[in-house]
Amino acid sequence: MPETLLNISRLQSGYGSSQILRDVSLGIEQGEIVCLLGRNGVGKSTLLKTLTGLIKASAGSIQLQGQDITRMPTHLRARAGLGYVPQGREVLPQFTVEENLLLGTLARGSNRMQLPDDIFVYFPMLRSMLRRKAGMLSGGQQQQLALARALMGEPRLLLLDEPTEGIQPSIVQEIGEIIQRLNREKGIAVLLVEQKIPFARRLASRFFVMERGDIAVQGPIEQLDQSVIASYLEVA
Ligand SMILES: Nc1ncnc2c1ncn2[C@@H]1O[C@H](COP(=O)(O)OP(=O)(O)OP(=O)(O)O)[C@@H](O)[C@H]1O
Repeated sequence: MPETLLNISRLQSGYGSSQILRDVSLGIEQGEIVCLLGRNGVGKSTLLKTLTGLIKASAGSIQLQGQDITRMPTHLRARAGLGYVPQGREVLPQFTVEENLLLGTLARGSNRMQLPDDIFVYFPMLRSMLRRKAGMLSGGQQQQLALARALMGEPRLLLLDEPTEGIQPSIVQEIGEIIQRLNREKGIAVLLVEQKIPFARRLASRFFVMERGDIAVQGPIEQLDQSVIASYLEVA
């Protein structure tokens, strides 16, 4: 039996008086890739932000590797094993690639700011770009940088918010392969928020669909069929 990595129970959160997550429960096992789908505005990004602590949960609980992190500050959640790549990547454009990566090491809470060698095994193109300003990189390169930066914290679970958004198809393929390798070779689990259904299908073994603040349907990826897509994902 795989061990549960993340357990979300009856989670609620929102912005001020506007409640977005109404009742979210889901579990992720060690080392699996799951995708979170849903139409625009149903609360997918809000869920990831609530998991990282950027938004406070108003009710419910989040357990990571058996530890209750519901009220933990963001930096301690990172240290507990959560890595996060926000929508739009959010690399620091005026900082170099190397500086962006080194900032990621802060998540580990160690004073040794040093890049691990194996980062270039997964992201070889970053090696020749270390001194370049992150803002000069293409969208696909920035996405790789954001992924690499999240890995600096040595996460057990990566939260990826639409990593393929605005990226050309050949690079989407490459990013998919990197995520798969990180999963296979390092055992990192992934919660992938995605609009591109073929991409989600290729990577994930299970899916969750959100609708108006809770999980409407879930199952093994084989069950993500046309009727689920028509009912919950296509724009009516
Ligand atoms: N900072 C904010 N303040 C107030 N409301 C917000 C804020 N951010 C998002 N919302 C609202 O919360 C709801 C859920 O947004 P969220 O970004 O979580 O959706 P999503 O499912 O990730 O959608 P998308 O696919 O468009 O990113 C939306 O109605 C949105 O307008």
